[in-house]
Amino acid sequence: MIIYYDGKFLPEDKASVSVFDHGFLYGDGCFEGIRAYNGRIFRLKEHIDRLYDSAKTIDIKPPMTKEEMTEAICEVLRRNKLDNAYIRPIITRGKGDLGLDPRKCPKPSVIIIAVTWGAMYGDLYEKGLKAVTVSVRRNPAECMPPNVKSLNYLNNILAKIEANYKGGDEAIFFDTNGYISEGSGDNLYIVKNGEIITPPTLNNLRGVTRLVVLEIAKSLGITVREQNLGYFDLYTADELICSGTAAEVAPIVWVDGRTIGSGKPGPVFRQLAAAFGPLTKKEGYPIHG
Ligand SMILES: Cc1ncc(COP(=O)(O)O)c(CNc2cccc(C(=O)O)c2)c1O
Repeated sequence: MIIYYDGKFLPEDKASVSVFDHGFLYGDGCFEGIRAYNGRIFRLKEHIDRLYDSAKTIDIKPPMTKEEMTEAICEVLRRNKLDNAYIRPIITRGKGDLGLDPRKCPKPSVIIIAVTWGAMYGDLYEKGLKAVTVSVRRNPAECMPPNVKSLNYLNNILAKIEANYKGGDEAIFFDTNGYISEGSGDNLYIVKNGEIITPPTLNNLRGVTRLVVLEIAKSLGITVREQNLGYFDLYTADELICSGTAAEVAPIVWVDGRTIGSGKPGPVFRQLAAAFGPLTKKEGYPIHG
């Protein structure tokens, strides 16, 4: 596997990050998760825009322009001969001493990884996922904005650990106000009486896939509303759906012992999934120009 690291394309066994990199030492950095399908990178601009917004929020000045980042991502895919891939661009604060002061890091680092990654949830797209609500709350915007896709994923990992022990395929976060936030790695939607209702985006990551889901819903004539949601809405939903670049669009049919709707992937999920697949095949930034 060829990795991009600070301007060089290195074999993975040579692509070593310094132990003094603040991305490693403190989680001081940000990243993206992007998919390429059939030689095209899906919603690349949106992902790069969010990566640079995340960097700006934590006061990292990326050492390359968005155009250079775009080309570096394409070159990693070309050198790995990948037309279908999961791509992980990372910007860290860079090397410094052991103090956490960002001023100790003269230059941010950029790493770009690309791997093949198939359907994240395997046969669960047919069977439906089991989700559990977790006790840990999503980090609130006034502490660490969850809109920043930072290298600080311990909040998400704590949720995932709790879900693992509770036998859930995915965790459902609440925020500190008791409203539904999102999954550990995806955005959430309930379907009720034919409408899609999804949390507002102050207390979760503004998913690129979430925007695609809302676009598709609109094109299908399905009403979409943003609304704060709680346990009652979760358990009484006709359908529960989650979305993310890794997860794509997935149905949740069981939460905390409650069967959701019919207990099988519902009609709105099927309509969204049926439209999502073809969309990823026909649009996107061409890897080969
Ligand atoms: C917390 C969170 N919320 C929503 C999403 C979906 O965002 P996009 O639609 O832009 O991809 C994500 C992204 N999902 C994500 C990121 C990193 C790892 C994993 C994993 O499951 O291993 C998942 C995420 O990490």
